[in-house]
Amino acid sequence: GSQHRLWPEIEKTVKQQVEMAKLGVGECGTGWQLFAEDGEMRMYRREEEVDGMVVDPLKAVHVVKGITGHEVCHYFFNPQYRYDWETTLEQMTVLETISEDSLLFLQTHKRIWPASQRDVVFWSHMRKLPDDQDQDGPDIWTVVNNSTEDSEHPANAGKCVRIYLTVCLMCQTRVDPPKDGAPISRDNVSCKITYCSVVNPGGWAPASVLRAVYKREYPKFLKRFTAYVKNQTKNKPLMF
Ligand SMILES: Cc1cccc(-c2n[nH]cc2-c2ccc(F)c(-c3ccc(S(=O)(=O)CCO)cc3)c2)n1
Repeated sequence: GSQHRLWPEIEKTVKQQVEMAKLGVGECGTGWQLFAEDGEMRMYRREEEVDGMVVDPLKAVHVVKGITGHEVCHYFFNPQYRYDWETTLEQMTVLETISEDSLLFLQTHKRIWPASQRDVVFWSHMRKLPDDQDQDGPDIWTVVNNSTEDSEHPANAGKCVRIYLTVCLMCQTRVDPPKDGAPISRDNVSCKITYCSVVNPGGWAPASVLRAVYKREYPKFLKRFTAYVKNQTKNKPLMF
């Protein structure tokens, strides 16, 4: 809850990340380049290096019919579903339950040849926020994942290179009520998903290899994850 040592950082980071996610790719200046398109999905990246390491910020926007922002965040946040959709996940541990909407994770992911295997420690927070651009519309739902230290799991103590990431999944639900006053069904809802991520690979990894992995893995991840949510929710009542 709000007394936890991480709470001030969670509050600050969530607000900051949601504001960044709301910025369109045109508005936040030049530099965003479209690198993948598939139907409604658009993926943009900025080529940035820190100490010679590729940290390319990524922003993906996708519109998916038949699901809500609460449902997208529910399946993204809750650990019990993660092995179903996160194909590169090798090991996931919930290190701490900070509160019912905040968890501390340790994850190791499959190795990307020729680089070393990576692991990551991050807090994950799910939050509903009023949509200030659409007062009487549905709320925004978001999940923010942000790397943090954990004294029990120091970086680079084992075989894995520790990576550092900040991820924001922001979801805006759209409801188009049926003309005839019938109850809202999945045919009347869609969700605009904005996925932002900045990943510092932690140790050396060839820029060309990392950029090729990102180009392949991000579109695959977002398509697979959204298809998973559609499939999990298709016969369940709507979650707003
Ligand atoms: C989707 C994607 C993009 C870029 C690289 C890869 C990938 N391929 N092989 C290994 C990885 C890998 C290595 C380390 C990581 F921390 C994550 C990682 C990715 C996403 C997230 S998350 O926070 O978006 C979802 C929770 O798993 C966390 C860790 C993924 N996967």
